[in-house]
Amino acid sequence: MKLRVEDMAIAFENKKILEHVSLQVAEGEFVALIGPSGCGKSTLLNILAGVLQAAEGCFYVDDEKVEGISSHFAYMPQSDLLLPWHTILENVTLYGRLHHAKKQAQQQALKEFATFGLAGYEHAYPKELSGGMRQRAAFLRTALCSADILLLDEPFGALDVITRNDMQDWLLTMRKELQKTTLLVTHDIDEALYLADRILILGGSPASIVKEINLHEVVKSRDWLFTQGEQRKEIYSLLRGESHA
Ligand SMILES: Nc1ncnc2c1ncn2[C@@H]1O[C@H](COP(=O)(O)OP(=O)(O)OP(=O)(O)O)[C@@H](O)[C@H]1O
Repeated sequence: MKLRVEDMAIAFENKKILEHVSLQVAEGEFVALIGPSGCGKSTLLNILAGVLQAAEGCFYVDDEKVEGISSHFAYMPQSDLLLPWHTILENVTLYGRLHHAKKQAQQQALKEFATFGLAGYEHAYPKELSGGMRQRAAFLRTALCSADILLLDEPFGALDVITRNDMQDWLLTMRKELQKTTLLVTHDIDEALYLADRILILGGSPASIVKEINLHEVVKSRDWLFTQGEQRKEIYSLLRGESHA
């Protein structure tokens, strides 16, 4: 297994948020984590990224225990965290530049600017871009990072529905090229169904994984998504805490 989380728990101010959270993600697998607002999805990503420490449990990458910040993870938190004093090109190539591969990082990034709707903004500064464009730039920076596991927290949250769908389509086609193991946090049931090989539903209080939906064999398309009424209904009722079927 690429990533294995075992029996993780965390509390804030004596209130348990996550308890008995165990999950596994295989090499190259795309897993969506969905759950009601405030249940602890970002907290789980923060623990994996080394920003927070779990009170109980541990996690492993390639069967090696990970503690603190590790180079295995590229994390895209909800806030875009672009550096305001750097241009967009400098921001998206930040990791490449840190690893002294500036030229290669720039060539790779420039190829993707049009796909990300950022062409012409290579030398602009973050404050000159819309919120959606900044989010796309932050996503490009994460995707270009050499880490082997992407942690994406609502990467398309601030985008309008058309741009969001375009980015989802792009991500679906890019998955093979990216070759990254991915854990995506989303509120959007359709986004989870469309993008993920597997959906994990986080629920209860304190929260744990209450359901897993396997979509490995499915050939995804927007038409397929439109036919997923029953699946969508089941996930929706789980998110409302109506059943743990
Ligand atoms: N550093 C912190 N100190 C205290 N409480 C925190 C901290 N971080 C998160 N919390 C609380 O823990 C709970 C889970 O927060 P978290 O952001 O992980 O939820 P979430 O499922 O990602 O929510 P959303 O879907 O709204 O982004 C919330 O009640 C939040 O207020």
